Amino acid sequence: MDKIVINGGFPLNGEIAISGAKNSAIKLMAVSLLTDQPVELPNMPRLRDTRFMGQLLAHLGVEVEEGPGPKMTLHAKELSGTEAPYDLVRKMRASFNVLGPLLAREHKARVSLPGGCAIGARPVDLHLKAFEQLGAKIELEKGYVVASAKGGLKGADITFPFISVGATEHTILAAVLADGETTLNNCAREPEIVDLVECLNAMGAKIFGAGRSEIKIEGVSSLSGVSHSVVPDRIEAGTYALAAATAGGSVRLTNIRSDHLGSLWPLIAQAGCKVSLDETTVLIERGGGRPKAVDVETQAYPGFPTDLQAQFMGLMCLADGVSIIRENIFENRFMHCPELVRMGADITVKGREAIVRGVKELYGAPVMATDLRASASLINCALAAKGETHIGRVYHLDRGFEHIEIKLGQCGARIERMPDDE
Ligand SMILES: CC(=O)N[C@H]1[C@@H](OP(=O)(O)OP(=O)(O)OC[C@H]2O[C@@H](n3ccc(=O)[nH]c3=O)[C@H](O)[C@@H]2O)O[C@H](CO)[C@@H](O)[C@@H]1O
Ligand SMILES: C=C(OP(=O)(O)O)C(=O)O
Repeated sequence: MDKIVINGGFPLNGEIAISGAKNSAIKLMAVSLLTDQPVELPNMPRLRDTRFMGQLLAHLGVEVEEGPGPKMTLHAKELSGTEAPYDLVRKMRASFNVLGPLLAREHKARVSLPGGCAIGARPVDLHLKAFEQLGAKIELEKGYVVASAKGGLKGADITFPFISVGATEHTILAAVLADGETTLNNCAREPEIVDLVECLNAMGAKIFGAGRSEIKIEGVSSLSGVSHSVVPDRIEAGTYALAAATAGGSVRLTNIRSDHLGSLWPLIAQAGCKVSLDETTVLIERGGGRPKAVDVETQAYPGFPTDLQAQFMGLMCLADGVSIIRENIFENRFMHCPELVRMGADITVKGREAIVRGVKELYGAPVMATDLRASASLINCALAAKGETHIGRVYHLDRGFEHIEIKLGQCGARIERMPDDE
């Protein structure tokens, strides 16, 4: 296992190109199960999660070809099976998304219950309820979901009891080939859902309303192949914007969709940074002086994303004042707090809220990455901290950040990956 070693206390200066979004890419890979034609994704991020998804799809009979460059081509001419085993699904939550497409195409599937970041209980009841409403029979058997839909899925009127990104996407992936019309109410509105729908519609699907609360799907009998560019990763962009705000300096991010981070820019500005935006780039500048304390709470899109909560807390650790950070999406997403405290932060967690009393300085320390975005907040704070920080268990980080040492290194970060003898 590797660790990241950062010699911090130096500002960042330079430019970083943002990759395709992990949280879109893995769902777009699952789209390949819905057609016997090739699905080409020209700007795939190379991540542990995309590699795991590739392994699972190959197990199901999909030909997965990487390259040239960042391109990935997936071709599910014929499927060799409909079972997604525990060993391939446990490593990543979104791999559960093969269930819907398998049900849609093969009318049956046996898929292990998913794994993913340990940030809460994360049940999949909404997904399964939606599939039942589409006419599937669902049984739970020794850690597996066994699903069947004799004669195929049927369109239905479905209202999600609360907003779920995964359940919205997964139901779309199943209903697209169902017989008749499906209406989904109380949908998530994340840009990754719009990206998924744009890809499916380019393949001949008839889906209306993505990005809104109500989505209508007119089922089609088949989908064609496609070449579709993955939407830029708003969480990667937000993480590097917050890295510049935390460590200081001046960093330009390119290949972004600035409108996808509408909830973040005003908060970074309130914290005392200059934010200069156009449609596809942002320049973040933070001169001398401490950041200002700002309160934040996580919400479904277009609210402030839970996937940037830990990184925003990293910035607030150095603020002049007290910041209250409220996590509304996941019940256990404060595992970075004790690790940040090792670096000198002053944080008290009370239920869903963290009270962050800003300190003048953080210092380097040995810390442990506990989940993907928590790892990113440790990196950001280590860049600002005086001295050397060793961040263990970086496999979490590799799930979602492409070439992080290279990208930050380009901006002058003193960051190295080393073998860890943990
Ligand atoms: C791979 C991927 O895209 N992951 C993202 C996705 O996760 P994911 O799709 O898992 O997140 P959801 O939006 O589904 O989860 C929101 C909340 O609903 C709960 N829930 C969800 C489904 C269900 O059937 N039952 C249930 O109770 C979850 O435990 C959580 O508390 O959206 C999250 C919220 O923006 C992000 O943090 C994750 O990075
Ligand atoms: C929580 C995340 O991923 P996953 O849903 O795959 O665990 C994330 O991307 O921050």
